Order: sequence, then structure tokens, then C-alpha cells
Amino acid sequence: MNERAKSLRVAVLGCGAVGSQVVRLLTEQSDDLAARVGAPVELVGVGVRRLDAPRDVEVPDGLLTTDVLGLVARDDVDLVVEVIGGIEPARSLILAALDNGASVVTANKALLAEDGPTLFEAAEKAERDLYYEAAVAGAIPILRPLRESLAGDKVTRVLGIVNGTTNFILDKMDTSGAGFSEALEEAQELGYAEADPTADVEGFDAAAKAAILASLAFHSRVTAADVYREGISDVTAADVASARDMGAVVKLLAICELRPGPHGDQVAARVHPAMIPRSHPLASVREAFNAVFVESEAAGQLMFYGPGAGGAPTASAVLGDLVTVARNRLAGTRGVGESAYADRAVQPMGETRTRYHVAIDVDDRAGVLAAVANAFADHDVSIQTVRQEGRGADAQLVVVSHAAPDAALAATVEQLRNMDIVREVTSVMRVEGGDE
Ligand SMILES: NC(=O)C1=CN([C@@H]2O[C@H](COP(=O)(O)OP(=O)(O)OC[C@H]3O[C@@H](n4cnc5c(N)ncnc54)[C@H](O)[C@@H]3O)[C@@H](O)[C@H]2O)C=CC1
Ligand SMILES: N[C@@H](CC=O)C(=O)O
Ligand code: NA
Repeated sequence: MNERAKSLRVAVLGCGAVGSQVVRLLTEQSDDLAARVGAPVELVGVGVRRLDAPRDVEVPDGLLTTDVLGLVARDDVDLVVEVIGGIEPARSLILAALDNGASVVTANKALLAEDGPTLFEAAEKAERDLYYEAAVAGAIPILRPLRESLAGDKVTRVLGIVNGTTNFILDKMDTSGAGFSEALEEAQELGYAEADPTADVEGFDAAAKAAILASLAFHSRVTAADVYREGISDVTAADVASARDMGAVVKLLAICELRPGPHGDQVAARVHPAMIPRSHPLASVREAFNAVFVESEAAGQLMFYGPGAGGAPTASAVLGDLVTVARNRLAGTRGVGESAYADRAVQPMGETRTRYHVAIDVDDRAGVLAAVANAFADHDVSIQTVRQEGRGADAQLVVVSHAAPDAALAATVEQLRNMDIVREVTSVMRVEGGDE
């Protein structure tokens, strides 16, 4: 707390989609923030790359600076908001800010999922807060409920849609038949996508968020590298149509769960496209919205829903953390730090039980159905449903399996691809949200 000004002095690093909205809220709501914090909250600097870059917000005169390292080194800054993104220089700037006695609020899921322990240890050593609610599911308060509200319960599963850009794309493909590139371009224009949208499309962003969710839910250190990851670039219009034929919809899901392992529960964390029944609440998540289901032993099933991306919704979560951290500084206290005591092992994806939907173009002749069924049986995979559609010289079989180790299902698909009676495996996708 800076005694000279009896106010809480804030520096914002980055003035892009999120940063510009943080600056706007700090300036437009200064009176309300002062009343809620119990002292004035004063914006003292905004670190940018270029002073002359066009901006969506009016930054008060004299606050813009390209000397970002100098800004975090000032001894009159109480709180640093990092909304630059990426690993470096964001990590070095956060560590410098903590070392200099500032508290930090960040939205940087990529950094937290890659090197969170370094940041948590630095915050602990500096005895300062490091808050990051905005890092997962945008405006949705999901991290604080996991860290605080559910601290007395045993969370067993967290499943949801946590990337707004890919949900926007898949939603457009499903509802308006839009092409992938067209929908991605629109998501970028709306400020949803990462600076490099590959992070969204290839599932890296959702995997980072899954790592953060799993770490908090299961009191263990889970990194992005521990999360099985598939993006949506291989999702085709045929997949979307096949899902519709089955009364389902394709979504990019993040699934973190406790699974039995040889030495106690293990963490299974995965991100991949999946078909979910249209009757499932996640099927109705539109545009760039997110939704997260949390299952725990005492509370049962909880659902959190709201805007998962966009400058203003994300800034809402950043400001929520800022007010909490400001109050903590005024009270001379800190929030809960990292909790990794359970130290659970990570379950390899091949051992994780999943279900598959497989659409196959086959020769329309006797014995085909039995041959396909035998391929599943060869890998001890039980079939739940089979649908056959005759189409002239060939036919299409659509098979939905029961749950089996993912490696067994993958081996079944590989075997089908090599069978003479199979002309083409036209769609392969995991299935979630139904009976196992
Ligand atoms: N856009 C969204 O909906 C959400 C974004 N986030 C996270 O918030 C962070 C910021 O995201 P956006 O605002 O969307 O990105 P952005 O790319 O719109 O803004 C980042 C800004 O930081 C500036 N910058 C980059 N390097 C810099 C440096 N060395 N010094 C000073 N400024 C620098 C860039 O010029 C840019 O203006 C990222 O970590 C992102 O993952 C989190 C939740 C939602
Ligand atoms: N690019 C991200 C932004 C929010 O985290 C997304 O699309 O969800
Ligand atoms: Na959030």
C-alpha cells in the first residue's frame, strides 16, 4: 500500500482487447471502485508496445509508456495487471512486479499452464497475491468457486466448453453452415481469438485452461503438457452432419476427472472435439459463450455459464480480482495460494475410457456388418448402436461404442481403415454426455 497517496496505485500491462477494457472500467468506475475497495484506485501507468497504436479506449494523458519494465520497477505501484499474453516477457514482468512488492492480477492462461508453479512460488516468497480468475472461461467466476467455495468438498469431474473462439466456429458451422475460415475471421474481428488463433483452433488454449481447472479441482500440479489435446481443424462438415443425424452436436470439450489408478485416483485431463446429445445443456451453448459443469461428492452437479471471451467480459473478471486484491492489501492480508498437496499422478490418454462414433462407407454385401462388429470385438470394445444406410453400390454404417480404453478404440478404427470391405472411414469422433 503506497502510504504517500493513501490510494491503491495500478499499472496495466497491455492495452489490447482486454487491457483497453480494463483501463475503461478503471476510469469510468473510479468512484464505485473506491467505495468497494475502501480507498481510491488510481491508474498510474499503461504499458504498451507502441505509443501511436490505434486504441479502443481513451487512455488518460501521460499514462501510456513503452518502458514496461520501468513501470513494474516503480516503487509506487501497488498492483500490476498483466494482459499482454504469451510466455515472455509476461513471465519476467510478473516476477519483477512480485519481487518489487506489487500484487498481480493476470489473465494469462498460457503462462499459468506452462509455468504456474514458478509464479506461485514467487508470490509466496514475496507474500503478495497472484490472482487469475480471467484466465479460464472469461467472465465466468469458476476458479474462485473451485479454490474457495468447494474447498470442503471432493471435486471428481470438471467438464465444459472453455474456449469461446472454437465454440463460435462450431456453432456457426452447425447453425448456419458457415465455413471454418469465415467463422474464425469473424471471431477474430470480435476480439475473441488469441493473438495467434492457432492457440484456439488447435486446442492449446482450452488445454491450458483444463490444466488450470484440474490443478485447482484436484489439488495437484497439472501442466498444459499433461493434457491430451486435439483441436477442431480436422472437424468436417460431414462430422457436423453426422452428429445432426444422430441428434447430437459437435463441441470442443475440456474434460478433467479423477479416475482409478494403480496407486489411488489419477487425474485424466483431455481436450478434444466430441459429439454430445442436443438434449445436453452444453449443446445449447451458443456463440462465444462458455459453460462448465463441476461434479463433487457432496454438492453433486453444478453448472457455470456465461461469456467466455471478449474484452469487456474478461475485464469484468480482471476487475473482480483487482478489487479483491486491493481489499487484501488494505487489510494487510492475502488470499489462498496454490494448493498442490494431493500431488496426484496423471492418467495417460490411452488408458482413459472414452466412447467413439464411427461412420464407415462399406461395400453393400453379406457379412459386412459382422466383419465390422468383429473389428470392435477384436479390441474388446462393446458396440452400443449400429445404424445402416444403404446407398446404391455401397452402404454407410454408423457405429457408436460403449466406453472402452481410448487406445482400444483408436486401434479399432485403425483396423477398420485397413479392411477391404471398408471403402472409407468418413467420420471418427468421441462421444460424451450420454450413457457409457
Ligand atoms: N481476448 C479474450 O477474450 C481473452 C483474453 N485472455 C488473455 O488476456 C491476455 C490479453 O489478451 P488480449 O487482450 O485478447 O490480447 P491482445 O493481443 O488484444 O492484446 C495484447 C496487447 O499487449 C500488447 N503487447 C504485447 N507485447 C507487449 C509488450 N512486450 N509490452 C507492452 N505491450 C505488449 C500488444 O500490443 C496488444 O495490444 C492474454 O493472455 C489472453 O490469453 C483471457 C481471457 C479472454
Ligand atoms: N481466445 C480465448 C479467449 C478467452 O480465454 C477464447 O476464445 O476462449
Ligand atoms: Na473465469
